[in-house]
Amino acid sequence: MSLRPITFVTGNVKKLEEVTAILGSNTLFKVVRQDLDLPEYQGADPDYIVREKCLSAIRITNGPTLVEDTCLCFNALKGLPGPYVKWFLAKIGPSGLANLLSGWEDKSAYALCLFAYSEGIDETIHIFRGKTEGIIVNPRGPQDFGWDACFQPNGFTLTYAEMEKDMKNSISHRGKALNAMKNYFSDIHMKLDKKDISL
Ligand SMILES: O=c1nc[nH]c2c1ncn2[C@H]1C[C@H](O)[C@@H](COP(=O)(O)OP(=O)(O)OP(=O)(O)O)O1
Ligand SMILES: [Mg+2]
Repeated sequence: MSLRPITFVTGNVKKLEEVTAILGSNTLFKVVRQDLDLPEYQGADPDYIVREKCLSAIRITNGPTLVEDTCLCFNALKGLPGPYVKWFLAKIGPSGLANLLSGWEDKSAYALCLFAYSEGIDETIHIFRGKTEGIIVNPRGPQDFGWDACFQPNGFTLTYAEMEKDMKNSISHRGKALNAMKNYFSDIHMKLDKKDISL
């Protein structure tokens, strides 16, 4: 069965590295990247943001399209910075993010990842979610990917940045969301196999 390519639209090379590593050589679909800076939609609802992101990507790709949006939410701040973490990070970096919680005892946080996939304009948008809980710490480890250095997932003494990549991917918000997506595609393939037709 030949694999239909899905265009993953992202301006973030590090995301792409993880998506490629997590999906590995799966036989369900092939992801190709389009490097585009999509608009950063605003609002408290991550579903709304990723849907809008998907719609604006599809207008450009005109075919099966995947986008992803990631939030980092602090419980003490009622979920902020959430989808705005990109701008916080750009201005104050991982150490600034940790400092935001200096006045709070509650350092708990969660990383939330939403992928949105659609076959094309006017087709259903499917959303796949992954969430990993943890705490915000003073940065430890390489600072080459976003806020990895200040997020320590629950059950670990290492930050995302200090972990081996495989370890992060096996427990991360992104890994969980992509597992949900793999399950969706493997269900579709099973149904298609039964009907003896191929994509
Ligand atoms: O696993 C991660 N570990 C650490 N940092 C991360 C992770 N995943 C996203 N990030 C950063 C990138 C950006 O500063 C913000 C999310 O914003 P977000 O709009 O989803 O990403 P982006 O603009 O870099 O790429 P895109 O073109 O796919 O929208 O958190
Ligand atoms: Mg973005």
